Amino acid sequence: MKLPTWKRLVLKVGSALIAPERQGCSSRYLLTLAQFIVRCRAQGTQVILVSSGSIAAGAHRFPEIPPATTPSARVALKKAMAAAGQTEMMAAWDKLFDFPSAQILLTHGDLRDRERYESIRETIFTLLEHEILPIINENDTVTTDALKVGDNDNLSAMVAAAADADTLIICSDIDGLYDKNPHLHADARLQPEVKRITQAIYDMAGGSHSDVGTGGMRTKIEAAEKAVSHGIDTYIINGFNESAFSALLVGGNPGTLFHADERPMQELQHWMTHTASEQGEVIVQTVPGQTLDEHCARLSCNKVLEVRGEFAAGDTILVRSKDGTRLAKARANYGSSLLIFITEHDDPELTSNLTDAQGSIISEQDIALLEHR
Ligand SMILES: Nc1ncnc2c1ncn2[C@@H]1O[C@H](COP(=O)(O)OP(=O)(O)O)[C@@H](O)[C@H]1O
Ligand SMILES: N[C@@H](CCC(=O)OP(=O)(O)O)C(=O)O
Repeated sequence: MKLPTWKRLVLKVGSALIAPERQGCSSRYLLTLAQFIVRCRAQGTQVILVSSGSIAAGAHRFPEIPPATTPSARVALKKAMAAAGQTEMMAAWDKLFDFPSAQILLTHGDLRDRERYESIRETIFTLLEHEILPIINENDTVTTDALKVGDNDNLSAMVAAAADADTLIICSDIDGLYDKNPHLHADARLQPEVKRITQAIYDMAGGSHSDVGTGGMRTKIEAAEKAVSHGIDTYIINGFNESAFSALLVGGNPGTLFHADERPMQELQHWMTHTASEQGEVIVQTVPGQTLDEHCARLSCNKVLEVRGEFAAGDTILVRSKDGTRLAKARANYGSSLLIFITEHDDPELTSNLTDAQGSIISEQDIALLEHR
């Protein structure tokens, strides 16, 4: 077995490893995780830590929730737990390292905005250059349903892509992906390797059985799909198991390895596909015999059948065909009001003048074609 040649690694640690008893942070598993990080750095790998656990770590600061509490009061309480637990968690990590660490709290609202995304990238790169360990979590206290990623598996993949990492390790409470949920099926078999993420792989994955985990295996597959399409090898391993970390350090695979795509997406295309979310949709007329990229690149105003939602020039939009197929995500060169005006007036002269002045609805370099599983 060869020693790993990781240059930049994102390590995602779940809540159960931070606060296993929900009685504040415990060093029980953190010690092994910290040692792993130290060893990776010693062998020249840059490490970024995505640490869940603020809610689990902060829970003990709050009295029992009365049964009659409303859903919105429960959400408010969780946010307060996250605020209290985050500092506790950062302090627990900090105690284990003799090098500096830095906290980055993110929401999907930050990651899907191209300007903020680039600013996050710069910050991560600068911290790494200065050998400071970035510790990232979702900013749970400010998120709303519309703004949040919602689970740190997907967040870790978005971070790995933003940081141009080559490896993502997701530490779970189970050895890896099984062909069915092992908590429900005694005959479930561990899948050591996944070369391509297909619907059959998604069909294996179920939800979480614990009250501290978020998303179960499904969000881990989603994360792996995001990561491998950016050329990032992704492991799911058992974070409770010390030997899993020793195996990784000598080039072994103690869990499930999702192999990086051999032809990964370009950075902007990946961001558009997997991180940016669409602000609206245009339904377009497809031309038989034209390939998708030819079609999207030459998308002129007279091909638009319908405009849905409100978006401005520069926003990400979804391009769909009349039969509902998701063709592409793209950066719009026109805002929705102007597009609606054009489609409603069906004036060929106006359309051609606008296309001459402003170009096609989307530019060739700003299109991410969507694959269909
Ligand atoms: N096919 C599967 N293989 C492995 N675990 C699965 C599968 N389907 C569902 N699960 C569940 O996913 C859990 C892991 O995810 P989760 O509970 O979110 O914890 P964490 O994020 O801490 O890893 C497993 O303990 C198991 O209950
Ligand atoms: N941001 C949340 C964790 C969300 C989450 O995905 O949790 P987990 O499934 O334990 O990785 C927190 O810090 O409590």
